[in-house]
Amino acid sequence: MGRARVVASELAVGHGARRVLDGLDLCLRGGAVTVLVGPNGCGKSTLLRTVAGLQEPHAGTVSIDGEPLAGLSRREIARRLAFLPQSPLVPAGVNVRELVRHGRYAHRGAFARHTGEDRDAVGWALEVTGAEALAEARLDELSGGERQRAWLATVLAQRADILLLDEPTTYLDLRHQFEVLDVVRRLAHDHDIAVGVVLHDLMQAAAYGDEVVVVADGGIVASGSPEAVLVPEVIERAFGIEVDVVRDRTTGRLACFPRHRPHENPEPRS
Ligand SMILES: Nc1ncnc2c1ncn2[C@@H]1O[C@H](COP(=O)(O)OP(=O)(O)OP(=O)(O)O)[C@@H](O)[C@H]1O
Repeated sequence: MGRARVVASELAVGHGARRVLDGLDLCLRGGAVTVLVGPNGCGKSTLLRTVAGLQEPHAGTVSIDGEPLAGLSRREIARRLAFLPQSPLVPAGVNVRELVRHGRYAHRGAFARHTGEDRDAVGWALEVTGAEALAEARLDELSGGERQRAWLATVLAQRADILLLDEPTTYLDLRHQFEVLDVVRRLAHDHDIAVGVVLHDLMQAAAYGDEVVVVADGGIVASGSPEAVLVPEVIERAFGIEVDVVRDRTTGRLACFPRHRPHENPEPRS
């Protein structure tokens, strides 16, 4: 794994006076996919938004390449770090190409025209996300999955070398989930990009994460390689459910199954 790109130290995050996570140390490395998992409401999005500079930490620091986030302008952050939120607001009347072009704003002056580099970045982002055919379609007329790919293209067009993605596979069918995660992993591994991504599917976390961070109970309960972290004790502690974790003999992939399967113990019929 590459050098530390994003470092959070003793970080506390929350909303208003409410502290959601406390005492966090987190490191996102270049060339690696770090997957954040954890139960609903544990604070993954709040953490990502804070690391992206969109909300102030309650305590602690975040730095990018050794520079404190607090000292960087929004444009400087956007040149280095791209963030895909969980539910981006859909602008009315905008088509996909216009949206993806917007991803280039950090690289242009306020009134500057699009350069060849902008056009290349937009074309590339549409292509790798499989959104080329959607380019002229209006965003508010797309399906959830098509829209999600358009947003992902917008984030990739930013050509930042730190990517923070909050549940990027939401709304996507199985094929597109894997395609998107393949793109994200390839970008990390081949282009030394640091990726922090929130996923709910633990099998995908195991398959795509170089590192997995489990968030629960107000902090990080485990972090490390998928094999080290995705073990029954950790999953049970974080999610409150008993599971078996097995490794597929052919592919070597980890899979996780709930131990309690209600359909196996049906109520006796009267
Ligand atoms: N804008 C907000 N104002 C106040 N509280 C918020 C706000 N956004 C989230 N919260 C609260 O902060 C806590 C953490 O929310 P967050 O969205 O970070 O969790 P999450 O781990 O991303 O959840 P999920 O897996 O359901 O997306 C929750 O209790 C939530 O209700």
